[in-house]
Order: sequence, then C-alpha cells, then structure tokens
Amino acid sequence: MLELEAITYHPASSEKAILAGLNLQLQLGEPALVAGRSGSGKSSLLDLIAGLASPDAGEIRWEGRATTARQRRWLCGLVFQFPERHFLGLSVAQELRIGHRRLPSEKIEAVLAQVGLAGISLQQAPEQLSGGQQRRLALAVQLLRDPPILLLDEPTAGLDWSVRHNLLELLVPLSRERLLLVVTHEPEAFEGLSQHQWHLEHGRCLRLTDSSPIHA
Ligand SMILES: Nc1ncnc2c1ncn2[C@@H]1O[C@H](COP(=O)(O)OP(=O)(O)OP(=O)(O)O)[C@@H](O)[C@H]1O
Repeated sequence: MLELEAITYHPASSEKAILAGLNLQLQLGEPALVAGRSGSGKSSLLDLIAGLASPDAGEIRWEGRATTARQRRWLCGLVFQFPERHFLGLSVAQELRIGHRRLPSEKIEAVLAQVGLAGISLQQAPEQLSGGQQRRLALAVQLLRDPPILLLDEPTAGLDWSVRHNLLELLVPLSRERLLLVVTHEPEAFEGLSQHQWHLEHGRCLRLTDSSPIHA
C-alpha cells in the first residue's frame, strides 16, 4: 500500500502551498484515479510520489515504511504528460534499451505487444510515432524497469476517442500487477474504469463514491 499522510508542498517559487494537508491511500487491484482542474496540483502530486520533489511536511509510506525521495525514484515509474519531451533514444530500440545492459529481443517484443505496439519498426525515431504510440512507448520503457508503482500523468490528453479506448484497455490488467495511479483533468474519459477515485481541490484529495459525480 502507498500512503500519503498530511502532505504539504510549498515550493519557494509558489505564492501559496500547492498541496496542503493531503491524505491519500492507494492499494493494488484497481487503477486509482485522481481528477482535478488544470493547476490543481496533479503533476506536483505525481512529482512528490515519484521522488522528483520532496514534501515540506508529511510522510509518504510504501508497505508501511517511510520513504525518501531517492527510494521513491526507484519504486516509481512515471509516464509524463508529454512523453515526447523526455525521449533520449534516437530510435525506438535505443529508447527501450536505455538502462539495460542486456535486453533480449524477445523481451522487447513482449513488452511492445503488452502495450499494443507489436510489429512497429524499431529503427524509426520515437518522434515519428503518433501521439498515442508515443505514450505506449513511454509506458513500455517503464514496464521494462518493472517498478511496483506506475504513475500516469494525463494519459488520454490530446488523444482521439478510439485511441483513448485502446489505452484504457491496457490499464486494468496493468493494475493487477502493480499499483497504478492516473491523474487527469478529464475523468469522464475514464468512466467505469475504477471505483478508486479522488478529486484534488484546494491542495487535498477528496474520496469520490459512485453517487458523487466528478466536476473537474
Ligand atoms: N515549482 C513550482 N514553483 C511555483 N509554482 C509551481 C511549481 N510547480 C507548480 N507550480 C504551480 O502550482 C500549480 C499546480 O501545478 P501542477 O502542474 O501540479 O497542476 P496540474 O493540476 O498538474 O495542472 P495541469 O493539469 O495544467 O498540468 C500551478 O499553478 C503551477 O503553476
């Protein structure tokens, strides 16, 4: 279980705290969804969980133990909102091989099949892929690392409906093997995906139930 307790995040460059007394508990088994308006602090929340930033107050625990930012960088795989800005490889194959001394081609084929990219050319530049394919590639890179926590920042933003649907179909099986957290400003795109939903507002997460609609 991942637990965030009384988290406050107030970077010096921000006039007010972005997150203020936030509590959140996430468990394996179903994708978790945090929805919020643009600017509500969703990406900041992921940065904290992923260890790219540290809270000013509060604790982030994994399996009951307090974590450092460095430990969380190891535990988490973060798929950014605009993955194309973070590609390093000159080709799809190079992107997948970064950080792996030996990576058998069967493993590459398996992970590409897992994210629905079976058969794509490994020689092409990641930038040549469509938006939906780039997100899948970024996801494949993280799956190869095999982190116990997977964080997806706005995975459906800018994708058309058919591509969104394909991407959503990936999420449920993934969440059975690892803790999966999605943040989004368009929760309606994830309808029916999960009962584990929160709304991020005024620096805190409010748990949503079936009967309380999301106004994000
Ligand atoms: N390091 C920082 N210093 C100052 N302000 C920041 C910093 N990081 C984020 N902010 C501000 O905090 C607010 C929350 O930002 P954040 O990117 O976390 O929101 P978001 O919900 O992910 O927004 P979006 O959906 O538009 O990406 C914004 O107003 C942003 O400008």
